[in-house]
Amino acid sequence: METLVVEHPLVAHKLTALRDARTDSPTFRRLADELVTLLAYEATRHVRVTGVTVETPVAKARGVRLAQPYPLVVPILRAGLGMLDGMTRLLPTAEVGFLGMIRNEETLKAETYATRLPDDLSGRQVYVVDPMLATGGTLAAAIRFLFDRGADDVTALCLLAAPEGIAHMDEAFAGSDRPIRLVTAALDERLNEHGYIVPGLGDAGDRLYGVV
Ligand SMILES: O=P(O)(O)OC[C@H]1O[C@H](OP(=O)(O)OP(=O)(O)O)[C@H](O)[C@@H]1O
Ligand SMILES: O=c1cc[nH]c(=O)[nH]1
Ligand SMILES: [Mg+2]
Repeated sequence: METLVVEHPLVAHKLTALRDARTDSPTFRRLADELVTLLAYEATRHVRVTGVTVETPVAKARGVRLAQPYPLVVPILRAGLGMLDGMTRLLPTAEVGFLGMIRNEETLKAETYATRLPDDLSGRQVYVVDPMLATGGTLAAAIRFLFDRGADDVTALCLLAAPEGIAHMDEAFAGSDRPIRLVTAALDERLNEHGYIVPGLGDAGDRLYGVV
């Protein structure tokens, strides 16, 4: 997996506020939304475009527009929903599919409880959004699901990633000829004994939407 850690003072500033345990849910949601917009700029660097000509008031100009089929954005519920609006703001013509996954907090294995995606993803570029890449079990299962439906190019946007999760992804997709990219605001130190990212930001879903 090709990993890009976005080094930018504004990203670092917003991420620090996001990590702060005193940050309340409304502020956490706003910061997550703002961070996605900044990450999306980098994450869409490979988005497919096609050449077009437009008439300016002065002359013809060569330019590009997004190629069809348009990209598919897939938030991993629940926490990934906190990143959806920021992503579609930048890619308003993208389609949106949904994957509901929850990590069993005893076994740390991901379980899928909802899927609402196009059946055929052949030739589609997909942007998966989920704030946390911890053990990597959730993201690996999500990408396997997308590959099984034919997706041929997947970029994941995560606010935070752990080295263990990146290693898991590299092992799970070793030898895959389909590109997988990760764009993240930070690569943290490690996971703790409960599978939480250290220093991390705690439980992203709970901080966005409250404890359920
Ligand atoms: O890399 P992993 O070890 O698989 O963990 C990461 C997953 O855990 C969190 O979701 P969670 O399972 O808490 O569900 P939620 O979004 O409903 O809170 C997070 O949003 C990721 O989906
Ligand atoms: O640190 C972590 C790990 C998994 N899921 C979270 O929400 N936070
Ligand atoms: Mg959670």
